Amino acid sequence: MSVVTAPLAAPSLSLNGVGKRFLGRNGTVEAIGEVSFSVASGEFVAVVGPSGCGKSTLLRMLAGLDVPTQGSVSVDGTPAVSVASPPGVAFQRPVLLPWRTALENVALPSQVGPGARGSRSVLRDRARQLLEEVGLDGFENAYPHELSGGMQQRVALCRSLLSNSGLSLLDEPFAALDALTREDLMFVLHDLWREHRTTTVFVTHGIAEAVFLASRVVVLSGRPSSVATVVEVDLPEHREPALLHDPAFVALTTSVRDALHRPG
Ligand SMILES: Nc1ncnc2c1ncn2[C@@H]1O[C@H](COP(=O)(O)OP(=O)(O)OP(=O)(O)O)[C@@H](O)[C@H]1O
Repeated sequence: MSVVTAPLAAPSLSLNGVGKRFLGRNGTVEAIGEVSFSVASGEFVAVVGPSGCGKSTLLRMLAGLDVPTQGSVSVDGTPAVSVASPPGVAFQRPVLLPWRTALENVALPSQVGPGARGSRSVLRDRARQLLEEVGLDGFENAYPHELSGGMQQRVALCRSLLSNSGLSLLDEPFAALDALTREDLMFVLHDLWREHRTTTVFVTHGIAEAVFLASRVVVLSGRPSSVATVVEVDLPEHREPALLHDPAFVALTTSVRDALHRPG
């Protein structure tokens, strides 16, 4: 009998002198000038930057879906394009299969493709457990159209955790949600990260969200982007909602905001 393999150890990430140019119909777009930073195993790093500075492109390169025109992107020392185990990903829109239930949507990517790992029943048990962790017990058999936008995004977050790669790449997963649901899911994501300790790169336009969730916030400059600054989030690892009003938290959000608005 095949059994589900334990999740892989959370990998470390490294971007060294990464640049990216696109050849479009209107000429060359230099999206990323030169970006270097690393993410430790199990760390949660947020990336913020002006629109069009290449944040999604960086995530695509970390996922091995695109390659840099200069520099290197590696996962545990291996070029990201050569990594066998696909990362967990979540995007602005939850992208669920409408003909599959919440449970099937969470479990499916782990049952097919190069990341397929373990028996169907064990994967479904794990999917069920994750849905419970995000407060969706009782909705396992609901179809996406029967769930609110926030509930669908919870399903997408669970699915990204079941990839077993130990790596979560999240591209503005809360962007399409209302402010209250967004804040609620921020707490959910923090709890999930504390429980599972996946190495996480979280792209967002939300400064408070970035500071609340991350141990470091990488601030990118405008296109062609480089790292404007890295804000170390020197706050207790366990973040509680009350932290949002803490002067130390507010000071950190000001540092990120100032770096974003600094010219150059
Ligand atoms: N496949 C592509 N072909 C041509 N240009 C592209 C391609 N993908 C991205 N770009 C360009 O690269 C730049 C960076 O795009 P990207 O989507 O990575 O930015 P972003 O920081 O995620 O933006 P936003 O915050 O608005 O989502 C943009 O100027 C975009 O037009």
